[in-house]
Amino acid sequence: MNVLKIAIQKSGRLSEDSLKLIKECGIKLNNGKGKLKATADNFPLEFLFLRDDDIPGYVEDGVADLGIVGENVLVEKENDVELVKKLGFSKCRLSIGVDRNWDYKNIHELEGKSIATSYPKILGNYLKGKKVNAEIHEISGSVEIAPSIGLAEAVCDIVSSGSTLLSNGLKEADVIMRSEAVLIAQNALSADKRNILNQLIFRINAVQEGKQNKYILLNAPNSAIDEIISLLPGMKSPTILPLAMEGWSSLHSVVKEDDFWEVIEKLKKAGAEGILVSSIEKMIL
Ligand SMILES: Nc1ncnc2c1ncn2[C@@H]1O[C@H](COP(=O)(O)OP(=O)(O)OP(=O)(O)O)[C@@H](O)[C@H]1O
Ligand SMILES: O=P(O)(O)OC[C@H]1O[C@H](OP(=O)(O)OP(=O)(O)O)[C@H](O)[C@@H]1O
Ligand SMILES: [Mg+2]
Repeated sequence: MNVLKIAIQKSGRLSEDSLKLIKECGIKLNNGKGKLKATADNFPLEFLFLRDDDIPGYVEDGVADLGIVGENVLVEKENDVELVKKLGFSKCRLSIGVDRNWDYKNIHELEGKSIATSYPKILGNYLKGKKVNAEIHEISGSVEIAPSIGLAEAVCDIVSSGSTLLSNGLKEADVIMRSEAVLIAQNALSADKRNILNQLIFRINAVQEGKQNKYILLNAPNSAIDEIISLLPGMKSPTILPLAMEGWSSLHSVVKEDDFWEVIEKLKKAGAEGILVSSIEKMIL
């Protein structure tokens, strides 16, 4: 029987959420502590735990069929792989950082300057696009220390909260790219493997849709039902059940997480009472 090999970061910023997503997809991992390989009990997946930088290359070569990496690493490595899906976690920016006292206006101020980074290709392409000539100094980690030890005048590195820049006397000056974790696949998957990948994508979609929506139950007088329905389109349309109390109904529906608070206000104004909201584990459209 065919098994898909998926490469996941061994330990770091992607590891925990990658494994959480696998678990939420109902896939149970069998891994002994410290082992760099694991299998799943109930799904044809084998796991390889690797350094994130190696994942796009292994997927291109077919050592792994799938991988989870940051888009920043995927773009930097320039491997020929398929971007299957954005996964919505490990969101960050690849940004220019400069001394916090630098009155930085725009990227042209980097003309003739030196910039330390672990992302020489992304930075090089960006500077080329902006017609800025700067010296790129490639280092593999602790990039934010570079200006304070005289290695470079600016940095280009991952930023999330900004606290690493701040604690090194720097500020975020320009955003070069936005990134999140992505699922990648080898280009030439066999039909059988593609079939397993499609099953995995189906599960990931169900988990992602569930997270993006809330299940909502409310009571309302029948006279308010039409207005409430117009506020709650639901998956097809809301479910309406009569309450034991004459003239009242219970209404069940689904609301987008992003619209949630705004919709609740409008529902209350329209006469809804006893509103209950719960999270959705999986949602299949
Ligand atoms: N502070 C952060 N917040 C959110 N996402 C981040 C953050 N830092 C990094 N990431 C994302 O997670 C990925 C992995 O980051 P991490 O710092 O674990 O990499 P690493 O140190 O290169 O790990 P490895 O040892 O596997 O090479 C990055 O490529 C980026 O996409
Ligand atoms: O803006 P912040 O929230 O401070 O996050 C940014 C930092 O996070 C990452 O490093 P990480 O902490 O993962 O350590 P690493 O450099 O050892 O990978 C990244 O390389 C930045 O240094
Ligand atoms: Mg790495």
